[in-house]
Amino acid sequence: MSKLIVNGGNRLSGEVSIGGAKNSTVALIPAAILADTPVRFDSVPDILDVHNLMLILKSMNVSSTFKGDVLTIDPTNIVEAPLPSKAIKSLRASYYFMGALLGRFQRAVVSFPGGDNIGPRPIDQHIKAFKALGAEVSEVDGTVTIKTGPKGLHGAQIFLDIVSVGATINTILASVKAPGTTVIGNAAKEPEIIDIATFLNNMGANIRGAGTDVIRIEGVPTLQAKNTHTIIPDRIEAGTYLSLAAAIGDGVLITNIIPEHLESFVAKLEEMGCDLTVYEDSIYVGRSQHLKPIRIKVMPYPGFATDLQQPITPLLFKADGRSVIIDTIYPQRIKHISQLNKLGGRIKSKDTDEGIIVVDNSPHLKGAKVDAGEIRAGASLLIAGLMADGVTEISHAENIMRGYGSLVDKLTGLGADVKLSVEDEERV
Ligand SMILES: CC(=O)N[C@H]1[C@@H](OP(=O)(O)OP(=O)(O)OC[C@H]2O[C@@H](n3ccc(=O)[nH]c3=O)[C@H](O)[C@@H]2O)O[C@H](CO)[C@@H](O)[C@@H]1O
Ligand SMILES: C=C(OP(=O)(O)O)C(=O)O
Repeated sequence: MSKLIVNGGNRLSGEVSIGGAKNSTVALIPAAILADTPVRFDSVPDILDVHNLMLILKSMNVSSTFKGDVLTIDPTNIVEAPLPSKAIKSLRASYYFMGALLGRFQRAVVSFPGGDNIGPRPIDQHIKAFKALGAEVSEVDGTVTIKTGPKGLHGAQIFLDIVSVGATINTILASVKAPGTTVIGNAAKEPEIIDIATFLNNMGANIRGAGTDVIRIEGVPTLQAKNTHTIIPDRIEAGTYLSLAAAIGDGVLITNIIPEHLESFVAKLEEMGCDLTVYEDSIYVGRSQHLKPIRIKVMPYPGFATDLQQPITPLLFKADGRSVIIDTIYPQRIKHISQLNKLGGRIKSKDTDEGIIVVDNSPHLKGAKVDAGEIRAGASLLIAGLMADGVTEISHAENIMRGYGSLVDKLTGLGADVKLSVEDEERV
């Protein structure tokens, strides 16, 4: 277990650069096994999920090296092998090996994925898509077995019942090499989906419409990497630093941002009265004063991201009145609430069916021992700990490290007093 020790109270200033998007990276790595050549990514974040995905690749005789922010993967000697269930369970995105292995070998055996404990996370839409593409799917004791007949997979029309990032990407991975045309209706529109499609198209795939709710895929027989793929910046990491800068900053420039990916988030900060200057690929956050309470409704992209509903909470503590958050995607994403209460945060869950969270002005935060139940709950505790007087000890910090690269260095660079104590070196 890792612990973050935060000595709160310092005002932060300076510049911080955002890394590559976790939710792109964790799909691009499994997607790499579809290639018939080595592949190379840059702007790769140094996060725990990447190291666990590399362990999974190794179990299939796929070599990978990660130096600086460059990750190279050589899938040319890939073999089918049992995947390490501890690593698979350490992250959500291991489900992308279902689609990627199906695309590569026409079959896959993968344990049920792990990832953040944020309420029920079924994969019925992924399975529905695999079946439509011609696969048989069975699940026994948490292991999903996906098989195809002698003809393998074929293109199909799939209409997703729910807008799902994972099901959209998994369908792309499974169908990108399947003969015929696949059409995904009610597809998710997240920028990370465009990033995956760009990577695959640059290797010869034929995917059109990524970023809209209808994606058309013509299967191609081979995928070959010809250049390095640069991963898009992480809009969730960016949003987290925006919230932190608005809450305790005295002038912070956040660089390597695509502001268009953060429109719904920036709009809410502006509605609160935060002092923001949006440039082409960076955002400056001045010292904020007299913040107004807001109402947030979490929605699929381009709506307000569920992954940012917790990181914005500490900033809402500074607003002059009651703010309300409704998380329509994960109504039970409330692991932060009891922990923020320990720090003196006035926040409560009003209805876990509707996902209603109420946040009141909380001017006196005080350090305490808290637990990061999941990645974004942890991010909210970290920001609140930086705002609080005294020392905050955040246990299970490895959940935060799943998605925030060079965290301690970035915060220290802004003037924060934060230390990481790692009690167990194991990756998973
Ligand atoms: C690795 C990754 O990219 N993770 C992101 C991805 O997770 P993930 O891809 O798991 O989330 P989805 O977009 O699939 O989930 C959206 C909603 O659909 C439901 N659902 C999903 C699939 C399915 O087969 N059946 C079903 O009912 C989920 O329970 C949830 O309520 O999108 C989430 C929603 O933006 C983000 O919080 C996660 O950070
Ligand atoms: C929920 C998240 O991640 P994952 O889907 O990887 O668990 C997240 O990044 O906020």
